[in-house]
Amino acid sequence: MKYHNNTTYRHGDEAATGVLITNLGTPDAPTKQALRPYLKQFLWDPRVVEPPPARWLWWLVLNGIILNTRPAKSAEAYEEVWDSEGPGSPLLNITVKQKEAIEKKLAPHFKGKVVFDIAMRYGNPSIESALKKFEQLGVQRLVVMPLYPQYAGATTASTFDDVTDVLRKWRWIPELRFINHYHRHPGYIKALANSVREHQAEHGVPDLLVMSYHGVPKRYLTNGDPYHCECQVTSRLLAQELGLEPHQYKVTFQSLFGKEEWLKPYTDETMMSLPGLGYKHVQVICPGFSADCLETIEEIDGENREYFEEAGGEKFSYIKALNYREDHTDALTDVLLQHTQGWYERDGFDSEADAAERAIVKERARAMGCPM
Ligand SMILES: C=CC1=C(C)c2cc3[nH]c(cc4nc(cc5[nH]c(cc1n2)c(C)c5CCC(=O)O)C(CCC(=O)O)=C4C)c(C)c3C=C
Ligand SMILES: [Fe+2]
Ligand SMILES: [Fe+2]
Repeated sequence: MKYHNNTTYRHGDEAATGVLITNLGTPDAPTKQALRPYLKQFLWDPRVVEPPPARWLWWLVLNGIILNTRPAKSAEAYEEVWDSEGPGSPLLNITVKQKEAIEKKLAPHFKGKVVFDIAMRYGNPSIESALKKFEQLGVQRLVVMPLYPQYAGATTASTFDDVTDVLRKWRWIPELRFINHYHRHPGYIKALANSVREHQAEHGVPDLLVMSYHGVPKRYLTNGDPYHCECQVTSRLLAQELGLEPHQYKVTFQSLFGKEEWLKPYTDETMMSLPGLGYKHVQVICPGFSADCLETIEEIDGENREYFEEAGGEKFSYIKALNYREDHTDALTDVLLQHTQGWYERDGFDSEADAAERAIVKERARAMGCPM
């Protein structure tokens, strides 16, 4: 392999810290044409679809069936949630705002140079393009924060794969810190609880609070993925913070894909059954989604609302994702502060003595005939 040279580096450059905030990704437009490459990249990721029994079989199903039917259906759903502002994808628009808020709060803690960017695991802006920019800005310390509160191989580890696939081709890799999860961070739990209280001040207290998380195949849990457990932990802490008894809330899993069994209970089946069990007023919160997106706006507030109402439910409301709420970006900033310890307040770091050292290094490199 030919390692990638850093052509913008100059001996004696000040080292920068890079903060990369990522999320899942989104198509470039709500069209069949844009959905196809996005879904292809997403569903061909072996972290997302761990195919039984063979990868070539999944290739045939994906390219022969799914990519010929799903893009049109998904495009219709995206069309419903697409914003008129910014790039249009709610997930991307919100991620940009989250980054701006975090940058404002975190940057003042750093004595040296610190740069911020966002990237999406699938589609654009890609992780590779963000890392390239960071390289040109002299990033030698990198913290990656996927905005998934709960760790899952399909999301968190997939992001790790992409980041390290890019970095492993670099000659000079940055010092890397990777945030695996923050599912029990007190600030995150408090922000969730605040959002519930504020919602209930306006919409009343329901018979049941449903906490719906994106599902994964049950097989991933039995193979050792901690996602299910972390969803349970977040839910229990949120219930505790709100003072809820076990009969006042329920944890469910949404967004099934494919034919095998996924984590249960399913959100849609739950919604269809609740009115018959006497729950006429429900509220749904999706603590695993740090930003509102197709899966919350269309699937929960749209589809699942319908299931509940058609089954005889009387009052349904969706409690928005934490998005760029102040208490949320405070919590995320705190998570980043914990993970960048030693990087922002180091004595003598990037100081005058350090600058003098760098000048000497530069002179020695020049003497060796290095043009950089
Ligand atoms: C928050 C955690 C998520 C997990 C865990 C997750 C697992 C997972 N997802 C799919 C398949 C699809 N997911 C899709 C959309 C989507 N998924 C997440 C988050 C998680 N997925 C988000 C935030 C979004 C929305 C993106 C947006 O632009 O708004 C889609 C695409 C939409 C569609 O066609 O329905 C698919 C497909 C699998 C198979 C999986 C675990 C194995
Ligand atoms: Fe998903
Ligand atoms: Fe969905």
